Amino acid sequence: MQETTIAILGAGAWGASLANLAAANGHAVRVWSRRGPSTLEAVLEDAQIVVSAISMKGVRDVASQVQSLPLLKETIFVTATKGLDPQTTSTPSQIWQTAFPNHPVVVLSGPNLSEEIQQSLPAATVVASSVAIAAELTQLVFSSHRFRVYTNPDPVGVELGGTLKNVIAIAAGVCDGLQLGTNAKAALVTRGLTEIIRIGNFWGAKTETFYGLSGLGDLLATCNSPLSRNYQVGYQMAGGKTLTAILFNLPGTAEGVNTCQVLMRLAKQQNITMPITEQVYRLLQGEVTPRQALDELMLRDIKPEYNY
Ligand SMILES: NC(=O)c1ccc[n+]([C@@H]2O[C@H](COP(=O)([O-])OP(=O)(O)OC[C@H]3O[C@@H](n4cnc5c(N)ncnc54)[C@H](O)[C@@H]3O)[C@@H](O)[C@H]2O)c1
Ligand SMILES: O=P(O)(O)OC[C@H](O)CO
Repeated sequence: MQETTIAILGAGAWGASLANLAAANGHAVRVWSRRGPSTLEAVLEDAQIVVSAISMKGVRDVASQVQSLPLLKETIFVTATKGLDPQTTSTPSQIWQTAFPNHPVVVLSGPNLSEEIQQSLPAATVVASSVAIAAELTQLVFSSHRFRVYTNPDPVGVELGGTLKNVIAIAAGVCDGLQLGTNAKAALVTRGLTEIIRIGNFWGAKTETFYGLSGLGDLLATCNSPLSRNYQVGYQMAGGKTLTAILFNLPGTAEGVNTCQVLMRLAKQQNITMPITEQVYRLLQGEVTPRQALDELMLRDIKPEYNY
């Protein structure tokens, strides 16, 4: 394909990996970070694609900075952040779409542990948008022999899969940290997926999307890898460390900590049952120990697996 000019916002682990993938495909890539040498204006100049790989806490502010700068009429926004806005419960793509109503927004999400991608190990991901041609262009830009990119027409489902699994990944870290075994982990991940689908459907996401790469795929990657920062939060809490100490030493962002708070608030408001998320929330708040959280989950009222 033709060379595309790409601005990557955020030079953390994921922004750097996405920049490398696009540059390896021969595209002109410029990277902006709040402490980097280039101005936002210079990085955005003539960009056909703007990729946001900023932690959730910075998305709203950066989107509003970009609003005041010149852009091409046809610029596509690609969001790769996996989080929820604490004030509004908006997803990152909703923030970008509200800020840029006349530009297509694409969600990029999948089982993509950046350290593996930096080692050139093979991986797959999903690009989703209500504007099919924008997703297809993004697919072309990032696809390679080591990064297989699928399109999907359910952006909210793709985005929520990547976001909500972070809370279950914290629980999976606790499960492994307490050495609860493979049966427990399988039960946790499967019931976690049920919980994700329950609240995801409330958001308007399609159930099938959660069985794909950006849902189950990312859940499996994150719940099974010590490379996941969210998994590390749970694992180290099971080992007796405090959340503050863990976050202080963690390389990069564990979005699940904030996502869990937002989710719990929404689940309570909407009366949606999310038992695993609730126990992760109580653990992060210091209201229960990892063992107490486990007991609470195991001793819930018995019930059918599904309400058909
Ligand atoms: N690392 C991964 O494996 C991976 C993979 C897929 C998705 N993600 C998601 O991508 C996002 C970024 O993750 P990461 O691993 O690169 O995190 P990181 O902590 O390594 O980098 C975060 C980036 O966001 C920037 N940032 C943070 N707050 C900001 C603010 N207020 N204003 C401007 N910039 C700000 C930081 O400067 C940094 O460039 C997260 O939402 C994460 O869930 C990460
Ligand atoms: O390190 P984590 O827990 O943010 O996970 C990174 C990616 O989301 C995995 O797909």
